[in-house]
Amino acid sequence: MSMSGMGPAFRTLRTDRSVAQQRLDRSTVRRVLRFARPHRRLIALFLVLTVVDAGLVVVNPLLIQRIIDDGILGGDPTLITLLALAMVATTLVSGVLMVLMGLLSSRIGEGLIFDLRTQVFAHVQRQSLAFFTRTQTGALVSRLNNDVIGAQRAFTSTLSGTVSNAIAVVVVGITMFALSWQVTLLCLATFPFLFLASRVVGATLSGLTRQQMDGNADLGNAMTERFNVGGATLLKLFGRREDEDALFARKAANVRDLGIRIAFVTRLFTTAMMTVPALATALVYGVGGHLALRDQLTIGTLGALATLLLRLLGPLQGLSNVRIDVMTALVSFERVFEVLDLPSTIQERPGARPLPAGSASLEFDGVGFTYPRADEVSLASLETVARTDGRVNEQVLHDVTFSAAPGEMVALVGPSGAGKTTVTHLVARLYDVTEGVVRVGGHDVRDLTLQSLEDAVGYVTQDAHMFHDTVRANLAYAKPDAEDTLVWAALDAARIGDLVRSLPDGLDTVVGDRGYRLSGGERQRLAIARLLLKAPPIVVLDEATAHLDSESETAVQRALDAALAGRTSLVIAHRLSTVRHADRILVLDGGRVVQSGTHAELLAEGGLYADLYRTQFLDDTPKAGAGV
Ligand SMILES: Nc1ncnc2c1ncn2[C@@H]1O[C@H](COP(=O)(O)OP(=O)(O)OP(=O)(O)O)[C@@H](O)[C@H]1O
Repeated sequence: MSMSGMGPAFRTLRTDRSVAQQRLDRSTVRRVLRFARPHRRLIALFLVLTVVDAGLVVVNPLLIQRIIDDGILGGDPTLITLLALAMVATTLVSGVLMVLMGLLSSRIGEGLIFDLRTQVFAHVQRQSLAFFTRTQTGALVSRLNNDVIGAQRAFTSTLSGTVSNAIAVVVVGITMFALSWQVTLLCLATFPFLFLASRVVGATLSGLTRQQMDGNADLGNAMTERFNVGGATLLKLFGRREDEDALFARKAANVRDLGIRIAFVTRLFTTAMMTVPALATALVYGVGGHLALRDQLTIGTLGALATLLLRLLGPLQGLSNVRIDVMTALVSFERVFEVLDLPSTIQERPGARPLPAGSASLEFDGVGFTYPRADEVSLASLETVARTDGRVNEQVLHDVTFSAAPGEMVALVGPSGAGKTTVTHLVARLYDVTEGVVRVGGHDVRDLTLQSLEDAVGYVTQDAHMFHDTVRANLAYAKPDAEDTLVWAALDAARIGDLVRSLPDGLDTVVGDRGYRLSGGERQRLAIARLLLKAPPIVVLDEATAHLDSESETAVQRALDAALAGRTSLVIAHRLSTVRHADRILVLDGGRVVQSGTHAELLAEGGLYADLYRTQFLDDTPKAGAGV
């Protein structure tokens, strides 16, 4: 091979050292061991079998020695048969051990995958909403899949590799030494080169592997983002196919190049691994042959030495790979731990109390809010640009104060970007206030258990999400034990019962992104039905801005009336009928409450509300009228 062809790999050896030489700290190792603890019985059994198996390695070569020296050269046919049968027995026992060890190692490995996966899933689920607004779904899914499996694979191969190989090397080494120390020393002298090579290659490969994992996650992300309905639509509407092709090709090329570099380094290494032992074999026969000629070695011993040397190869190769395996495993474990270590910004206080059941008031008291910085809620490596910025966001809400007694409706109005959605996010602690207090039922929401708060507050957003599942399953998400009669009652109250009845599969119709295409109004009514099943004392609602035909408008309005009846509600209002019915209207501008009062009071007062009324609500009159 020409030097130019080897260029990239040698550059790799130099440039990636900095990445690869990042020491993997002991605490990671200790943590990995903690993960292994629940499986310690299986691991112990596995290790015992490994020791026995490793010990068996030298039996057959020693039997060969006896067959040649005592059986063939000693002219004893019975001994030859007996020793050959003993060899068969050893091989069979070793085979059974292999099967058992394979079974055990898969049980340990799969158990470990299960533990890691379920822990990461549970942890990620409990992250704040802010985490999900920053994180790339693809990158996260890749952590749950690839890294967890990488960690497991390397863990089990390391476990079996290190222990059985180390024992085999020691047992075979000692036996060879006992047979002929001269030949053994000569052979061993060639091996340090292998360890040196594995050190360098191990470090290089771990750096490259890490980069490749990131590259693969990046590819996955690009696809997840573009191959969902929203992304694909955008791509088509803007005619960006060529640019997208180029962007994807760039990312794929990065993965390709890394793959080539990894394959090249690995191949260099395996070639070295094959060459050195072949040289050692030549030494055994060369030097051993001369010793045999001088009667310092029997022919049987020479045969045994040559066989033992071959038995040394596998374990030695394995031991050199152990470093790579361990590095890969630890990198994977580190990446998984990184996610597990990310604290959720929304946590339940120790001693948090459940909110008593029944109707509840809602109160904002001097609330100020700034969206958390990226580095507070996310991991750089899970974002597209692998760098979270530490920039402080601007304060979005300033001194927001209002209250809604049980059963009252507060309407939020204001220009786009005024902070209406942000206010609604603070009710059920999707985010925590940075100043002031939000109270539900008179309690600071941060003093309540998360479960009771989530049970008490129901949300209906404009783009109400449905899982790709049946209507029944989507509704049961609010109340898992709901019987069909209850589900139908909710659907009817939300004015969507007739539509569901008309579907061929009724409650079993699959909805969601890839299911039956619901219109915006239908989706919102289904979400209202889900809310009715949940029956929370507080409702937070973002009215649809999309103009619905008057029939749907009436249906949605009736559904909303049902949803809001007797409940404390906070509504981002887009309809005249809503603001007219509201007990209080808050006019937000630039994150501040600039006006508050009833519709009549605010109209009389003039100012921003009167402007909004003219521009936003007045042209809505005929349709809103239909809903009142
Ligand atoms: N996750 C976020 N991180 C940082 N800033 C945000 C985030 N979400 C919203 N903002 C900012 O907060 C401000 C208020 O946004 P919000 O969505 O509450 O306004 P809105 O009144 O609901 O607007 P619209 O009527 O257009 O929905 C905006 O300036 C917006 O850029």
